[in-house]
Amino acid sequence: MSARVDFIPAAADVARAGTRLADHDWAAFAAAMDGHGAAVLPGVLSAQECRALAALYPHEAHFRSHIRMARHGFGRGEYRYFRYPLPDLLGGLRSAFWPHLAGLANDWNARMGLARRYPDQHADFLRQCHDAGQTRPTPLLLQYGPGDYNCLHQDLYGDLVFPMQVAILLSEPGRDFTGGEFVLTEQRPRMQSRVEVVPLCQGDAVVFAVHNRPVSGSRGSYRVTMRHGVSRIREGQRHVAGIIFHDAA
Ligand SMILES: O=C(O)CCC(=O)C(=O)O
Ligand SMILES: [Fe+2]
Repeated sequence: MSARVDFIPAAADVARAGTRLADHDWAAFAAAMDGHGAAVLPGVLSAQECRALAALYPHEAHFRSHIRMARHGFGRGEYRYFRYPLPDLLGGLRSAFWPHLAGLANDWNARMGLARRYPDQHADFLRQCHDAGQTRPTPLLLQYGPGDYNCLHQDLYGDLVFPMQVAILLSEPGRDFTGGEFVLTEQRPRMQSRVEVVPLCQGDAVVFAVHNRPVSGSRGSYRVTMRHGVSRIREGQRHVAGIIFHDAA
């Protein structure tokens, strides 16, 4: 019997991914997440790594399913959910990001009056997901062409939800594509919605709120509802890798 299961990445891949996140200013990160519900980590992947990850798109063997967004009313464009085991780089990043996010996520849940607390290791949260019947991997690769867009949405796949997720831009804006801005909306109680455009360069990661986040008010924190999407691609092709931390039912 092997102790390793295919949804847990190799320790060496997590350690390698961890070194590229270590130098980031995580205090500034927490301030941006609290202030805006999103934060950018520049240059998480090199241009070469971005190209290599985007080049996986046509290779069926890496993926469990293929979604054409127009068929579901999700927008226009397509994406594929990876199968386990994830590519080493992506699986490593998913686990390496976790310790930088879990504390803030616990803080958010406390401020929103939600009982759930997240463990120190992503592997332990994945075990909770799998025990609850959320066993299908959610990391994905998206591909957009001219005229494509991604409607505002939330990536919820069951009762177990981690409140932050990551998207890494694999294409180079201005050269590979134009248009295609990453956008977030924030819906506040009894107020009109607010929009935030997040400019990204190739290889940058945006971390953002999946569903709800706390905002400090005069009488403590209140909850706002977040959605994300992508504006219309004007020209060229745009690829993105998405890292969602909960698995799907
Ligand atoms: O294409 C994008 O930038 C957004 C992708 C997305 O919706 C996701 O990663 O969940
Ligand atoms: Fe999404």
